[in-house]
Amino acid sequence: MRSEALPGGGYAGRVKTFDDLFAELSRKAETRPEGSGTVAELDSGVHGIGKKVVEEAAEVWMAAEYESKDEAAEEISQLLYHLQVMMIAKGLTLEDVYRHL
Ligand SMILES: N=c1c2ncn([C@@H]3O[C@H](COP(=O)(O)OP(=O)(O)OP(=O)(O)O)[C@@H](O)[C@H]3O)c2ncn1[C@@H]1O[C@H](COP(=O)(O)O)[C@@H](O)[C@H]1O
Repeated sequence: MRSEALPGGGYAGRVKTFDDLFAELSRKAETRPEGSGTVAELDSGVHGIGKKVVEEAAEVWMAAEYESKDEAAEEISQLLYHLQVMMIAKGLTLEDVYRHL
């Protein structure tokens, strides 16, 4: 979820949304392009992905306690990424999750 932040707030170009990222990661899982971190993480299995989720969740907590809002936002974006990788590994769709919200 990277896009260029502008000085007065806002972003250059269209911001990638949660749904955009999920579509991108789903394509990567299907086409398995070389050098994709997502493919490597999927290959580590639910156990490996679970460790990344827990690690990133702790980083979110620490950033929220001790770092800037922007650093906390970055850690949150990384946690969302790893959660999406877990969803794909488990064959879950966005709708499967959204219906619990
Ligand atoms: N949004 C993300 C994203 N967020 C987090 N991460 C990965 O999650 C890890 C978190 O970074 P940290 O610095 O916290 O962890 P680290 O301990 O330094 O990293 P590791 O040594 O564990 O790899 C890194 O490995 C990042 O590469 C992400 N990897 C990919 N994306 C996006 O996913 C899409 C597909 O990426 P690829 O599959 O790599 O092409 C692209 O749009 C990317 O921008």
